[in-house]
Amino acid sequence: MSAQIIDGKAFAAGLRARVGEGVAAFHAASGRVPGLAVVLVGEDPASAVYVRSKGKATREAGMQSFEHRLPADVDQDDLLAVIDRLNGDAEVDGILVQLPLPPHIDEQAVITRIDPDKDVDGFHPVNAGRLATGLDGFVPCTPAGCVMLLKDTLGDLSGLDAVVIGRSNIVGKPMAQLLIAESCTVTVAHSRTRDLAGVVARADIVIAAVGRAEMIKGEWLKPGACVIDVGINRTAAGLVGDVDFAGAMSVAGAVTPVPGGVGPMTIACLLRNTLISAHRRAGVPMIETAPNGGER
Ligand SMILES: NC(=O)C1=CN([C@@H]2O[C@H](COP(=O)(O)OP(=O)(O)OC[C@H]3O[C@@H](n4cnc5c(N)ncnc54)[C@H](OP(=O)(O)O)[C@@H]3O)[C@@H](O)[C@H]2O)C=CC1
Ligand SMILES: Nc1nc(=O)c2c([nH]1)NC[C@@H]1CN(c3ccc(C(=O)N[C@@H](CCC(=O)O)C(=O)O)cc3)C=[N+]21
Repeated sequence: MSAQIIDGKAFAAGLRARVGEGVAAFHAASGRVPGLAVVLVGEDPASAVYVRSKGKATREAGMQSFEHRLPADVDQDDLLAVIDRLNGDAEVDGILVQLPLPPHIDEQAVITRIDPDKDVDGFHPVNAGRLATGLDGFVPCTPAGCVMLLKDTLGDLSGLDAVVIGRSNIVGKPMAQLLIAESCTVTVAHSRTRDLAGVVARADIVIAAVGRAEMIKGEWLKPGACVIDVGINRTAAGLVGDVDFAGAMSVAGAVTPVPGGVGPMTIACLLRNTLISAHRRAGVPMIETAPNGGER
């Protein structure tokens, strides 16, 4: 038996095309073009690659891309001043500060400086609170993309047992919130979890967001489980996820590959959040472009 490979790259391409149509409709309704500002501090090559691909995807969707590159030794106050300027810039609908930041910068101080209504990453505590209480806000892109792939693969998620491995503010915690909202029974595992294999064995849905190459083994899985691999690990053998892909393929029902799974969804959801932000800020109602109600 061999699992279905969930084609995140193809789903993301479709979503980006629908966002592009939404951008054209927004322009016709408001006369404005949505804009996304990305702030990159330092020269980390992986971060530079992400920022470049975000800029390209932004322009391909018909939106304006603003890039701000700051030196690795930038003063925190100078970085905060850039954010203040972007908060006040009417052309900017979304602000993303690429993480991680250099160690001398207080990441939380930077995130909380972003206007929550331009926080298209959904990392501001106001947006985390909105998500936790069921209010409209910005949902973090990676977990939002994971839910779209899950719904596209499984349909209704209600009542399913889900395990999220990882409890970070940017992936694990918001992922758990979204699965609760989908009426899953959610377990959150982390580095102190006892018997991770036993926890995973009960799950219909496994979300791996750990950052350890191929640590989730195929033989841990419940046969037929749906496995979403968020991990991005650079190894000598190339880019691999947190899941042992070959092992998972022989037990699971469906698996996301790395690359070509969750990563492209993150970027597509970032563009979608920027389009949502433009509509909210202009007071123009957005025409939902969901193919199956799977986008939220
Ligand atoms: N595809 C995409 O678009 C994106 C991919 N990523 C990738 O996802 C992964 C996770 O990212 P992020 O959440 O930021 O990472 P963090 O390092 O912030 O969090 C990792 C989590 O994994 C847990 N963990 C570590 N070791 C173990 C273990 N042995 N067993 C169980 N849990 C463990 C940690 O537990 P504890 O809290 O106890 O320390 C922590 O909660 C990374 O590979 C990252 O590159 C991230 C963002 C977007
Ligand atoms: N403020 C902020 N917001 C983020 O959303 C954010 C961030 N900081 N810092 C870094 C992480 C990581 N992240 C990814 C985005 C796309 C891919 C992606 O497109 N990956 C491709 C492969 C890319 C490659 O080959 O390297 C894929 O999986 O197919 C991966 C990872 C966003 N992050």
